[in-house]
Amino acid sequence: MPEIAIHCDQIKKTYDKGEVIAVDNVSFDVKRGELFGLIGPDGAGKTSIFRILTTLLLADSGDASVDGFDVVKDYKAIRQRVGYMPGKFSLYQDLSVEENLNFFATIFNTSLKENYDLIKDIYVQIEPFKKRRAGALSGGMKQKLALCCALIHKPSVLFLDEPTTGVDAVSRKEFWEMLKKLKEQNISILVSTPYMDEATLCDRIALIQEGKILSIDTPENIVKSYPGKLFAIKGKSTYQLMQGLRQLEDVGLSYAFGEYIHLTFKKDSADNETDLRKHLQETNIDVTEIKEIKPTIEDEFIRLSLL
Ligand SMILES: Nc1ncnc2c1ncn2[C@@H]1O[C@H](COP(=O)(O)OP(=O)(O)OP(=O)(O)O)[C@@H](O)[C@H]1O
Repeated sequence: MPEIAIHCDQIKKTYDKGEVIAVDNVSFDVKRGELFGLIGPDGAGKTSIFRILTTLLLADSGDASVDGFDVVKDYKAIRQRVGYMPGKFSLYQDLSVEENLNFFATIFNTSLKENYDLIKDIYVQIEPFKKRRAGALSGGMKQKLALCCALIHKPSVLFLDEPTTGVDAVSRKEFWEMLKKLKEQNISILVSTPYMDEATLCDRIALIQEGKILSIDTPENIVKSYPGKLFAIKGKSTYQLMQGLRQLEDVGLSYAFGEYIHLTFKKDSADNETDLRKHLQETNIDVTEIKEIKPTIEDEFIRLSLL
């Protein structure tokens, strides 16, 4: 099998007669056995990319291949070798757990028994509910069943579109542990998520916004590429604090981040923090905390999207 599992070269997709640019000349490669994340907010173009790569949607332009097979010319070969877990509606809600699995197995001319080894770690967790309708399962259980269905024919490449959206924190954690195990079996995985904390669990990630890739690298390198110092500031009134900070000439970026405001300076200096405290005191703004912090992937995402 080729060393590159997924190849995407200048893919463009528009809707509404070209008015909506959903995917804007996107290029990236996923290596064999890699866990690659597409990280971006709703509407960034993630689902369109998944649908193009799984041969369910035609791109306007560009080339893409999966396991060396062209997404247009070789669509049949691709459908045989990929597993796809779409964001919504991948299960038949009126069929039981067992029936869903048997259905997906039959489509691919296989059986639950034949590929039991690959899914057993995941399946044993839902097996006690095998007679229950999929529609009556919890979010985490549905997600596990959908993953089993996507794996039932032993795919070499797995596409998971926002698999953890709407799933509780414990199930999310378990899910990522399952992905690590699948990776060990040399399955290449493209996963999308709007959750920045999940990005750190991937081997490499592409940050995507409005159809464009902002950056591709390992999560560590993405964080390292954040230039300069970053401060987190908390005050009694975030609104008042933001207003005050925006009056400061040397401030580079400032944005709300949870209960803090994250802030950079146009020029870093040893006096940044002292000057900032002085300014806030002079303007009578109540500050409870100022600290220098390490940037996260989300900080780098915000920085790149504001460039
Ligand atoms: N069939 C369609 N017709 C018109 N516009 C569409 C269609 N499908 C998607 N879009 C638009 O294309 C853009 C990208 O959508 P896409 O679903 O690919 O992004 P996404 O990152 O997966 O977001 P979401 O998680 O909301 O699905 C959005 O602006 C969306 O509204």
